[in-house]
Amino acid sequence: MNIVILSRNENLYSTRRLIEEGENRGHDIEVIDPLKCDIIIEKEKPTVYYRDRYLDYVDAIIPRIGASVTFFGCAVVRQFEMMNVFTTVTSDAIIRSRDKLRSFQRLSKAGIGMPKTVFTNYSRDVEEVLNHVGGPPVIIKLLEGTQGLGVVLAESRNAAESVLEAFNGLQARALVQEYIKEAKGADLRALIVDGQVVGAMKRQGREGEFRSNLHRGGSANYIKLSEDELKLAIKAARALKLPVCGVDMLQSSRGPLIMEVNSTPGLEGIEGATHKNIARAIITFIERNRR
Ligand SMILES: Nc1ncnc2c1ncn2[C@@H]1O[C@H](COP(=O)(O)OP(=O)(O)OP(=O)(O)O)[C@@H](O)[C@H]1O
Ligand SMILES: [Mg+2]
Ligand SMILES: [Mg+2]
Repeated sequence: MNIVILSRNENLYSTRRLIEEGENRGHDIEVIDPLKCDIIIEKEKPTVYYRDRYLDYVDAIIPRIGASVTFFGCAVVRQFEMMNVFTTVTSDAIIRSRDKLRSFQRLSKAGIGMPKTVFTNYSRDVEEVLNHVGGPPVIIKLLEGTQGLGVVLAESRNAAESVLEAFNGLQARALVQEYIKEAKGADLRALIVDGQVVGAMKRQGREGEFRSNLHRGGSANYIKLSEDELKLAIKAARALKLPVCGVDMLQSSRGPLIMEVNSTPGLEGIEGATHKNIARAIITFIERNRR
């Protein structure tokens, strides 16, 4: 099969692993920077032009679209969809998952447990907003943050008010969320491939840090998920129509809660913590669907 990895950087661990496992299984793997593609649209002949050729021979794509290039990257993914090329995640699902508000709205409709969340345009009393999520401390997060940047723990009403004011002044939209203290700065990441959990890890934030992100200095360890955690992760991936994704959960006193679902999960942390071959699972998922 001709498999294209849509990625801006072929030296990233995740990209390198997908190349390696794809080639091990006898496929031709190409890494293509979506920003260097031209999308050519005309009646019944959608195509993608890259450097000096048309990408009309591609059987499947693996989008690894960074948050900063969502718009153009997803336009390229959509174009491949128009060409009937199999994709591990659809452009619609990527766009939906990038917006935390949109994702939470869908997840709540699907009956999935989550920290209670409020979205406001700040025209109302902050006191009232905070009361909706049980009062301070609260988490305030930007709708499109990543790597833990743009996530703030506001310990008091005053702190929450100033953070909301600051975000508002920058015209940045944010969610106010119940702080799950019992999680103790840790979260669970379940890696989903083909709708099933293929590996899981527990990430613990460094001392004094409420964010467990590895980019913020957190550490990761293998964990065996409980039955409830497994079910919740699978259900969340299904609700967001993401057959390949990373589902993040918080362990709360009322059971596991979904924190977010990432459509371009990194493979380094999870393969390191679980010693599982996740890249190969993604390749064989493509093989099963392309046939
Ligand atoms: N409601 C909450 N209660 C407790 N801790 C939280 C809550 N929300 C987020 N956190 C902590 O903050 C971290 C960052 O939050 P979140 O994952 O929402 O942000 P992100 O910027 O999207 O990160 P990512 O790089 O994983 O996409 C989480 O990993 C978790 O440890
Ligand atoms: Mg995120
Ligand atoms: Mg996260």
